[in-house]
Amino acid sequence: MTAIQTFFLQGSVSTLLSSQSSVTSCRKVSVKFTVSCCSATSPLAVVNGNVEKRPSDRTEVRIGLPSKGRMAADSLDLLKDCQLSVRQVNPRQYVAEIPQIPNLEVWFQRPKDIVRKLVAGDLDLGIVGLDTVCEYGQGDEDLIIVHDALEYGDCRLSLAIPKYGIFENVNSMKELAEMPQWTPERPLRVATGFTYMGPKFMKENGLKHVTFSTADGALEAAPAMGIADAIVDLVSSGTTLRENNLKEIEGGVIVQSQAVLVAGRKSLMQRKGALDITHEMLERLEAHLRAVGQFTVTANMRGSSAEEVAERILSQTSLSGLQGPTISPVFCKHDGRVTANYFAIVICVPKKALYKSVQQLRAIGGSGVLISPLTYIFDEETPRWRQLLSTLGL
Ligand SMILES: Nc1ncnc2c1ncn2[C@@H]1O[C@H](COP(=O)(O)OP(=O)(O)OP(=O)(O)O)[C@@H](O)[C@H]1O
Ligand SMILES: O=P(O)(O)OC[C@H]1O[C@H](OP(=O)(O)OP(=O)(O)O)[C@H](O)[C@@H]1O
Ligand SMILES: [Mg+2]
Repeated sequence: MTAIQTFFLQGSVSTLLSSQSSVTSCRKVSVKFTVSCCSATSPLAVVNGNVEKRPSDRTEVRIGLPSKGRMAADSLDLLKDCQLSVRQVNPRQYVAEIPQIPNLEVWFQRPKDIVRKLVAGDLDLGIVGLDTVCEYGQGDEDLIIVHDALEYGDCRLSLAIPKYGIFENVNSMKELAEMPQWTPERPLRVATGFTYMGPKFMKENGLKHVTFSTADGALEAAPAMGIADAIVDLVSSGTTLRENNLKEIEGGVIVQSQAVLVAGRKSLMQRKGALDITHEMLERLEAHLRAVGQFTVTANMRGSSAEEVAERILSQTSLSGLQGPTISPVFCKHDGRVTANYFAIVICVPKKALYKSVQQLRAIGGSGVLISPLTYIFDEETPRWRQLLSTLGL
């Protein structure tokens, strides 16, 4: 059963403390619950993870990977593509290893617990959706996004309202905020699983009379059931919203999300080996993800010299490659003489521009065009690594 629990009382959004996050401009917002729940100030507070928020004495570095949900398999696949296969002795075990990185422990956890444990210092690194970092990290300055675009889990956290009834002509957050219907007696009722980001967003958008309720799934049904006026939930293709007669509105996207590699600042600064492991993972991820979008193209081209062939290639916009073409002479024996009338060229082209590149190659005399996938592109140093060092003040 999915019980909708009212947790947020009308007008009780209060800003407790602000902290500029390295991730988004999340600010801490207190959430008042009418159902029993842990609270940081309660003497009986239930905490998830390391109570004292200090690095423990362990010598292993730990990374958290999603144990369930759609991110779980994709995260393992990505690591495998980076030659970092996770070896799990037993699928019921929560701990595993990556043989290529001996001092790294892999812990399978629910995405929200990965973020909580990073904050608590029980994990050092994690892979989760940015939405989960924002929701459960709550603007914690110690959470650092090491890689912000792992290229799966694309979705957005959005506010959606019905297409019908009083919302028919409401198409922006401004119009929603200006609706005369919302009063202290009859506030806008929002259903969401995002009990931190939802209230924060509504407050930032000037919506004063709002109440929130929460549920574990199928939020899109709440408006039709008469339980809520609007929802704040993840949207990817938009199919679920459409099927439920709901629409997104201008200004209603709260976070654009995809899978990210996130780390705890204290871990990176204080735990032996954590920064080196992060560097290696970042390099492998960058090298793989850069390569995924590219093909290697080789072709033969008739010409009088390598320079003359290069001039022809560089005159075409889709053929410049990563750093320009590699050109090598193809030697043939003619009438007892060794000559080079043909040149082999090698370039990298973005997958999107592949056909255009082939057309341009042919147009300048290219033949025998071979296309192969690229596995890795290692650059001199990744910009994300420099960015990380600067975020850490190193
Ligand atoms: N429809 C979607 N398409 C793409 N990515 C999504 C979608 N829904 C969620 N995500 C991303 O995947 C992450 C995990 O979502 P998912 O629903 O698979 O797992 P979960 O939230 O752990 O499971 P559950 O919804 O059963 O509690 C989300 O935090 C978000 O970043
Ligand atoms: O825009 P769409 O492509 O339709 O995807 C959006 C849906 O995906 C997620 O649900 P999920 O599939 O995780 O089910 P859940 O509600 O059980 O979490 C999310 O909560 C939306 O309901
Ligand atoms: Mg889900």
